[in-house]
Amino acid sequence: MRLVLLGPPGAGKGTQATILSEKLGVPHISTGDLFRANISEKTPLGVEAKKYLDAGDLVPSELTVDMVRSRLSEPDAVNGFLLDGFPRSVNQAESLVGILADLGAKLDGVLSFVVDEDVVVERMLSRGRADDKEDVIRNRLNVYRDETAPLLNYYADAIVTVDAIGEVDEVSSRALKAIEGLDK
Ligand SMILES: Nc1ncnc2c1ncn2[C@@H]1O[C@H](COP(=O)(O)OP(=O)(O)O)[C@@H](O)[C@H]1O
Repeated sequence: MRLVLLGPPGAGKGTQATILSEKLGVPHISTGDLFRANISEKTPLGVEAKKYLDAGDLVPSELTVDMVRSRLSEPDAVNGFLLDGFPRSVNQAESLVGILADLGAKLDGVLSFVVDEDVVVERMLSRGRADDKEDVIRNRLNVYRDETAPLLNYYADAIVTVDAIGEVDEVSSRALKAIEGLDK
């Protein structure tokens, strides 16, 4: 199962991806987590990416696309993956087409987590990650609207929506139902 997870920052994609990854037996690949791991290990990529994460801006695509390409080429991703945080723009979606073509793989679908802006701001403020400060959150929401939301159209034919408001396990059973629907 090869899925892209879409949704605004704070929609709970990461939480859901962890659960779905276990149920489906495919790795959860989060570009945010990959960047944060590089930042805490102070790799050259991490040093470069840090300023963008701190500001809530997108890391330049050259860096992001190469990181995703190499992660998707690892053996554990051969039979599937849940891609969380990538693509985040139409350009990145086009890069993903190339990456998957090179790997001889095809997406099975796109899961779109739907949630109000009020709810996501509240969730991010209570999460308290380094980039969960009010002005940075506001910027991430603007970046989402301008760069990422157009993917809802780009992927229109492949999208299934999941209502992401509610308890964690309510949302994950909705997500699993949506994924079952993709098989048919
Ligand atoms: N595909 C991407 N392209 C560029 N930057 C990215 C990408 N994915 C993650 N980032 C960077 O990492 C930050 C955190 O991403 P993420 O952990 O997915 O946040 P959230 O959980 O709020 O959606 C983003 O604000 C951005 O700076």
